[in-house]
Amino acid sequence: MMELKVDLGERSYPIYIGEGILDDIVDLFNKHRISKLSPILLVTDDQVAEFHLDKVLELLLKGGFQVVSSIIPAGEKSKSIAQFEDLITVAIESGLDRKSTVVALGGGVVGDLAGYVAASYMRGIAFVQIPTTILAHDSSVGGKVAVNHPLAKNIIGAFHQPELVLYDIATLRTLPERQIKAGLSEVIKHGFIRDADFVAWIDHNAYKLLELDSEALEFALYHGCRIKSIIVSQDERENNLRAILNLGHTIGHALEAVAKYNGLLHGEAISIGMVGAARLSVLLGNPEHIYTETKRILRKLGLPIQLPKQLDIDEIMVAMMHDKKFDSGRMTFIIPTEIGEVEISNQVTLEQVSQVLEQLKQEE
Ligand SMILES: NC(=O)c1ccc[n+]([C@@H]2O[C@H](COP(=O)([O-])OP(=O)(O)OC[C@H]3O[C@@H](n4cnc5c(N)ncnc54)[C@H](O)[C@@H]3O)[C@@H](O)[C@H]2O)c1
Ligand SMILES: O=C(O)C(=O)C[C@@H](O)[C@H](O)[C@H](O)COP(=O)(O)O
Ligand SMILES: [Zn+2]
Repeated sequence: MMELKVDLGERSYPIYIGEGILDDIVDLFNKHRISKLSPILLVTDDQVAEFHLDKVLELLLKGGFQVVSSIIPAGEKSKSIAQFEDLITVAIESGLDRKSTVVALGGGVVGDLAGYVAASYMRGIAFVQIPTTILAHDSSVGGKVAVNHPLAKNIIGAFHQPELVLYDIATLRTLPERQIKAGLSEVIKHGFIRDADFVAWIDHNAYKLLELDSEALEFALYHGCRIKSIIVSQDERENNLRAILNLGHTIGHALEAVAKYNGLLHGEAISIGMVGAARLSVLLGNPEHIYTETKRILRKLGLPIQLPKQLDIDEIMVAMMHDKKFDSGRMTFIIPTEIGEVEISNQVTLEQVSQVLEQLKQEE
C-alpha cells in the first residue's frame, strides 16, 4: 500500500493507494478513529452498488460499525439540491449525530454530494472518501465538495476535508471504457499544469493506462494525487495558486451546464476545455506546439477535443460568466505557457474566447 499526505496542519490526512486495500478498511477506520458508537451514512450510486457495496458493507458490519446505506441514481444529475435534501432526510431519520461519519463510495458525483452532506449536517461531521473511478483520484483529494445549480456547476458547496482517502485500484476494473478515458483527462491535467515528464510518461504509456495495466495505473494515480496534494497543501481555499487545478474548467464547466449535465462527462468537457485553453495560449503569443501537443495527447487517450456542434456559443459565454473565477467583470483562464507549466490570466478578451469556441467546433 502506498501512502501520501495532504499536509494541512490539524486537517491533514492520508491518501492510501493500492490494489485490494479495501480489505483493510476496518483496520484503517479503527486507526483513524471512525466512531463505532454513532451510525455511519454510506453513500453510493446504483452502478457502484452493483459491484462494490456488498463487500464494503459486510466488512464494516463485521468490524463492528453501524452502517446505514443510501443508494443514489448514477450520474451528474444527482449532484443536486434535491438529492442533497434526500440524504439529509436519511441522516436525520437514521439518527446520525455529531460523532457520525459520512462515507462516499463511488466517483466524483458521490464524493462531491456526500461530502457536501458531511460539510452541512449539524454544521459538519466526519467524512471518508472511497473513490472508485480514475477521475476520483482528483475529486477525492482536496476537500472541494458541492452540488450543481442548473445555471452553474458546483456553485453550492464548501471546503470540507476527509479524514482519509482509501483508494483501492481493484475497484477500477469494473469501470466502463468511456469512464476510463474520462478519468485520464484529469490525470493528464495534473501533468499539463506541473510536470512535463509526467506528460511524456503518460504519452508513452497511454495504451497501458487504457487497458488498466496495474503498474501503470498505480504510478499514474499516485503521481496525479501527489501533484494535487502538493498544490492543495499550499493553498487549501483557492486564494490563488490552487486555481491552476482548474485548467480546462472555465470552458469545461460551462459546457456541462449548457448541456444540462447530460451527455458530456466531466472529464470529456475538461478535455475540450484544455484544448480551448491551449488555443487561447497560442492566441496570446505562446508557441503553437502547446496546442498541437495538447490535442495530440488527448486524442491518443481517446478523449473528445471538439465542442459538440449543438451547443450554443452565446449560452456558453453566459455560463462562463458564472464561473467562480470570474472577477471584476473579467473571465479567468488557466493558460498553458509550456507543456507542464501554466499561468493564471484574466487578460483574455471576450472576442478571443468566442473566437476559440468557434474554432473548437471545427476541431478534428
Ligand atoms: N471535488 C473535486 O475536487 C472534483 C475534482 C474533479 C471532479 N469533480 C467532480 O467529479 C464528478 C465526476 O466524477 P466521476 O467522473 O468519477 O463521475 P461519477 O461519479 O458520475 O462516476 C462515473 C460513472 O461511473 C460509474 N462508476 C463509478 N465507479 C465505478 C466502478 N468502480 N465500476 C463501475 N462503474 C463505476 C458511476 O456509477 C457513474 O455512472 C463531477 O461532478 C466533477 O465536477 C470534483
Ligand atoms: O480541486 C480543485 O481545486 C480543482 O479545481 C479540481 C477540479 O478538477 C474539479 O473539477 C473541481 O471540482 C473544480 O472546482 P471549482 O471550484 O471550479 O468548482
Ligand atoms: Zn475537474
